[in-house]
Amino acid sequence: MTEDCQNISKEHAAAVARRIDRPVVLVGLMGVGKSTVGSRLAGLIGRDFVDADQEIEKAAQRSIAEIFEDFGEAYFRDGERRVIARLMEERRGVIATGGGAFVDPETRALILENGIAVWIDCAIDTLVERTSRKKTRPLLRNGDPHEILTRLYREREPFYSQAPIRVMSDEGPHIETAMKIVEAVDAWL
Ligand SMILES: Nc1ncnc2c1ncn2[C@@H]1O[C@H](COP(=O)(O)OP(=O)(O)O)[C@@H](O)[C@H]1O
Ligand SMILES: O=C(O)C1=C[C@@H](OP(=O)(O)O)[C@@H](O)[C@H](O)C1
Ligand SMILES: [Mg+2]
Repeated sequence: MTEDCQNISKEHAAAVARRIDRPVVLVGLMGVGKSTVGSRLAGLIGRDFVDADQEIEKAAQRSIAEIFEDFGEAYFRDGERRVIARLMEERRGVIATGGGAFVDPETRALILENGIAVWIDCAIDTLVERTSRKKTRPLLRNGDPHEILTRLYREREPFYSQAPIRVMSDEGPHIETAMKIVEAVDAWL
């Protein structure tokens, strides 16, 4: 009997997965769900999952907040560029980037050329609520999160919109967004 994962069967997800020949790379603002939806997505398509921010933290032996505090944002962005280049080179299954990564021209070009870029998009109010749960994001520490996220959305939308796939991640469980990504990738391939 087919075990359904809500509206996607395991067979369907597996069939889509067989056609995915490049890393699926999740981009979008802080709080859209790149890290948490990314791991569900990897489970759904039977690929490994890696979070670029965690890899940066491992390499630096420091949290993202500490890297920003001790060395500044430019240093973090250098590390981020190198780490994502390595993850792309390793052809990892599903890669969650940090929200600023796709703004970098080198990183963006690399992802667009060698990966399947998926922009996860979401209403600002939802992002404000989600990002308030953890105080780990240095860019949201100094100022009003709603204003900061609104500004970042305006600044970064021209870059995120270069991803060939856009999926909304509003209300509903993580797995629902993960399934929407499988469907969108299936339609795009
Ligand atoms: N589709 C979703 N439904 C419900 N909660 C979500 C969803 N996506 C993300 N969240 C929650 O929002 C917060 C931020 O998610 P996270 O994956 O860390 O986002 P990102 O990596 O894009 O910054 C987490 O608490 C996560 O559980
Ligand atoms: O948007 C950004 O510039 C950042 C997003 C964060 O990742 P998430 O998008 O996973 O929160 C993290 O990389 C860092 O705090 C900077
Ligand atoms: Mg994340």
